[in-house]
Amino acid sequence: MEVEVGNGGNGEEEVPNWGTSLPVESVQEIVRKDPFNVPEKYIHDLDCIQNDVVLPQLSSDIPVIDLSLLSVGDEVELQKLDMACSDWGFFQIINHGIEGQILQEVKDIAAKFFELPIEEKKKYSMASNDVQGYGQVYVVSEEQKLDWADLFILVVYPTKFRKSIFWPTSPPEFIKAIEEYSSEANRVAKELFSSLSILLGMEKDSLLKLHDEVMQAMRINFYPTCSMPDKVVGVSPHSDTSTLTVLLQDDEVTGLQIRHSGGWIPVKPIPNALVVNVGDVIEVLSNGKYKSIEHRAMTNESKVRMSIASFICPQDDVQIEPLDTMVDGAENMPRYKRMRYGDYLRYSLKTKMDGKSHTNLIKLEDE
Ligand SMILES: O=C(O)CCC(=O)C(=O)O
Ligand SMILES: [Fe+2]
Repeated sequence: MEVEVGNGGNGEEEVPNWGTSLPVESVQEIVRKDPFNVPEKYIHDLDCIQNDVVLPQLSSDIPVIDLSLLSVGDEVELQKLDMACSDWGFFQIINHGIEGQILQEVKDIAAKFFELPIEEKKKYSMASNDVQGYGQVYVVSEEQKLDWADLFILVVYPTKFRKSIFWPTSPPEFIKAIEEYSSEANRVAKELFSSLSILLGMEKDSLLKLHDEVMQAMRINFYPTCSMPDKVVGVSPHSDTSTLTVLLQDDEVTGLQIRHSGGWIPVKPIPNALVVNVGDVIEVLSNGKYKSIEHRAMTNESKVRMSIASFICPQDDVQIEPLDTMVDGAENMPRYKRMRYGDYLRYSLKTKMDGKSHTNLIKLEDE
């Protein structure tokens, strides 16, 4: 039975809903029942995946940024960030100051959640009118191809947006681990905001001010093994609707791939590093100088993979548009419209993920 959750899921505040997604079977359950079963709905057109060019030899070219240097205003590192955002839209960060123990605890707790019996996990199932909780997103029709993953999504900040019914009480350390990690991911994102503000020709605190108070959602991706990994996709190609995404990925299993140089480049994990990507909001604010890059996640035959994405976004009522500092006269005309962020986000959540097609909504027509 599907349940609707009204506003005020935590019984206190008015909490917005951001979208809906049709319920789908748990992929983890499909594999548990029969590791060789890959239902038709998950099998993508062969030419869609197999003809893709994968360029593992370029993995080591993905920029690595030292946050401790950025935070003390190191000019060389700042220029590296500029190059990372304009040429790649993706980078890894090291020396971010998050203790290894905090990273390990949040990974362990996420793994423990997915180890729970299906009946336990279903207590946190997404409601029919929201995308928080356990389930899938971007499923808008019965016919569409599905991703080989199960998800668990929580809005973490502002805290008044938390819907307590989706915050598991089991395992017991869940809430503490999520809170500790999320507040650190929030700090890291805000430090990056300062450097990006400067690169975008503004005062250090401008990007943060523009966000009002950042909204932060956490998406735990669980990718079960698949007996036909070259026929399924863990997460379909997409760009993130966020300002920035901070991704904590598995230290050993490679799955994330980014679009670059005409192919897909695997993002090889650097233990304890974080992957950061430019979201659609930065693309709009920078008038296209920095691009939100398409990425996808692939699965494999023998190893489960998990990743934890923290989406750092503006509040619903923030208007996004190219910054004055990024638009000048005839040479650099605005390439994007002005739009309420909440409308942009809801539109993208209503559409099946298909690369960057959702960004057409905010692009000016002659682009
Ligand atoms: O699992 C990954 O590495 C990527 C996940 C992702 O792109 C997302 O959650 O938006
Ligand atoms: Fe993503």
